[in-house]
Amino acid sequence: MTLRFFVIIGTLILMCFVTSLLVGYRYFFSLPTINTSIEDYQNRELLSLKIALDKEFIFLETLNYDYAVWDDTYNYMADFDAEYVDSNFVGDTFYSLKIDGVFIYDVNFNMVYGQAYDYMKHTEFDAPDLDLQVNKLNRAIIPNPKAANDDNSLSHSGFLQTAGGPVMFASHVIKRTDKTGEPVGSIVFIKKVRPSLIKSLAEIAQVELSYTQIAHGSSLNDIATLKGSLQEEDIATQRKRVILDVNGKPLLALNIKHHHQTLPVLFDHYLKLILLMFFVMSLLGFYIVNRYFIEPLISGASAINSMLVKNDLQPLRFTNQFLEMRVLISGFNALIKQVKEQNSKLEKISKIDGLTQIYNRRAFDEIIAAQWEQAQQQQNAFGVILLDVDHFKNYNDFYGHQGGDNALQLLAGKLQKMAKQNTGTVARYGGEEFILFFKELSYEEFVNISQQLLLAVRELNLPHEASPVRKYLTISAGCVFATKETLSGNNVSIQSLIKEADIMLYEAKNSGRDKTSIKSI
Ligand SMILES: Nc1nc2c(ncn2[C@@H]2O[C@H](COP(=O)(O)OP(=O)(O)OP(=O)(O)O)[C@@H](O)[C@H]2O)c(=O)[nH]1
Repeated sequence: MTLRFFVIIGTLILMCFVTSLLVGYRYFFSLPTINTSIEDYQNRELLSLKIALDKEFIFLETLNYDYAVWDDTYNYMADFDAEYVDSNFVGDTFYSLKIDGVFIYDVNFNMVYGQAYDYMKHTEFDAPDLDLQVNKLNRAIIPNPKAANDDNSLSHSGFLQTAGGPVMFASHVIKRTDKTGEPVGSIVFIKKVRPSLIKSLAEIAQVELSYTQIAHGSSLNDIATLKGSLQEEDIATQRKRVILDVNGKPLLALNIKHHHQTLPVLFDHYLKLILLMFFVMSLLGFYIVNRYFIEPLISGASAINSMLVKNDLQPLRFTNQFLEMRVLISGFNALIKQVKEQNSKLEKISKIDGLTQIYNRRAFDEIIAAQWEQAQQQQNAFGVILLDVDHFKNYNDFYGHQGGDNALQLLAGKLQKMAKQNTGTVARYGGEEFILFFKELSYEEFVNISQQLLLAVRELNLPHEASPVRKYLTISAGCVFATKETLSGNNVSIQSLIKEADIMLYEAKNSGRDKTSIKSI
């Protein structure tokens, strides 16, 4: 798994986690709390509406009661004295009481007096629905005087559908002021349901309210009747309530617009804003991590990888703002420097002969192979000299191994100097054998070099008492010169050239030592 992939997955997991946390909090805690408070508020609105309507009825009932429990009204039922109605139910009476009609019935539902008067318009109107002999169903508007035993059953109120529109009514059994006497009938007050009534209800309940009359005979079972609370229903911006008439038939449909005209949703503006901010922050966070941590690490890793592929250790070149990253980079670069130094030491050790401090056999093989190839390509002449110290076993035996080592060191130093002077290369070929090669030279120059080598060793004048050849250290050398033509012919190898040099060395040894044997091929 890459670091970037890990960070992307981590960021996505974090985003999902925080989103679920916020949405979960909203769904399980915040939203139910808000919904409950709105539900409470809407319950209170419905309760206020109900109380306001009940108050209207209480007012009507109180007025009605005053007239029902009055000796004058009671006496009227006995003598039907017209003066009673002429003096008590004039236009001003309706206007001051704010009622739209008075109806008096005997115990047999015969209307003994009836007056429908629109107190707002100051006009009389017909109210045939109040004729209880014709509209027997409407008899429900008055209490049954015969069954009236307690105060509650002596009065009645509610709504009634009439040809002129819905009305509120209040009725009461007629009694004397001291509440004595046989039941003689009932008195009914009506009041029209007007827009002004609905407006005053709306003001008290602090809702917007409108109403529609329901056609006679329509049934609206799916609409709840007006009560003081929600009825197993959800909160809403508006709802309907139906008002029933005295016979339980739907009369009015109230359209209630609640105070809360927007309901809380799961993803409201705040939640969306918070989530958006969080997503932006997460992306920003990812950008920063990617830009300042992941990208430097990736470029560092790819630089290291490329070094490994090319086998070329180099210090990291990029910089970083953060201290830890800078410490890491500078630490790596210091390590690379150390490794390079050690590598170069190791390379030197692996190529240099420990005793003589000139190239060893392994290094020489590499160098001569490369130089040979170059000489072949450039068609240069190439000369190889293989030399061996004469009777070195005797030297060791005479001067000791340490003395032998010293002699080999001095000899190597001399050979090194000679090689450098003639732009050649020298190496310890093994034991007391050395090898040299030269290129871009003539045969004559090569012969000259081989002779100078012999002389130079003699001039070292290292005593060799045990040598049967001379009293000083001498060498024998096998020299082979490959001409340009030979190299361009491409039919001779460096191995064969060295082998030829070895044969020449053998020849020099056999012909008395302290000699060079030269051959040109
Ligand atoms: N002191 C010392 N001696 C070495 C070293 N390497 C090889 N020798 C000795 O060199 C000697 C080579 O002996 P031989 O191969 O018999 O040859 P030689 O005695 O030189 O006789 P010719 O080559 O025939 O003249 C051996 O005694 C080796 O021990 C070295 O590093 N130091």
